[in-house]
Amino acid sequence: MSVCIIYHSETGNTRAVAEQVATASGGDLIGVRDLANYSKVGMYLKGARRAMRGDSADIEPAAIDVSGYETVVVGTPVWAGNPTPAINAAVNALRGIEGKPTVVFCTSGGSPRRTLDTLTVMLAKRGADVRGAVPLTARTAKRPEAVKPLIDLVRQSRREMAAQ
Ligand SMILES: Cc1cc2nc3c(=O)[nH]c(=O)nc-3n(C[C@H](O)[C@H](O)[C@H](O)COP(=O)(O)O)c2cc1C
Repeated sequence: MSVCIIYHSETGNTRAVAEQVATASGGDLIGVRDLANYSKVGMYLKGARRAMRGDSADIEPAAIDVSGYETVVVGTPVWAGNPTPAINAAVNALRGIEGKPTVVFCTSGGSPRRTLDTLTVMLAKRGADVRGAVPLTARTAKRPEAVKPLIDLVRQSRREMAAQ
């Protein structure tokens, strides 16, 4: 039983954080791909509008089974103050998330606004037991000292599970 880190990343920042969590926890990485394959301009013109509406994208993988994991981590870029359509779809695609300890994070240009609250509520509606949320930025995504609070939350969640 281990950690599953689910993330969406178009320009590498969220992936950089996810990879650090995977290295620290020995967890499995699941990168979610938005099949819209946005151009740079398209991301702002179409993607941001879809994120504001809370839309779900067509994604690969189409189903994400986390039933074999003890802790789940979900990471999203911030698009127009919201989780991305790919992460909205990933939350819908989860199988076996009910009651699972979950930690969320985002990377932003500096204004995450309500992204982590929105993601937490979406996961809670799917039955996840969300234990904490860590906002990061594009600037800090590759800095170990900035990612440490997130890694600590994952470790704490696993310790609590082991003690039960
Ligand atoms: C379409 C779009 C919308 C964005 N909206 C915001 C925003 O509302 N607030 C913010 O601080 N950063 C915003 N950003 C910056 C990204 O959140 C930031 O660069 C993030 O780290 C990108 O993650 P990635 O490299 O994993 O794709 C936006 C970027 C894009 C492409």
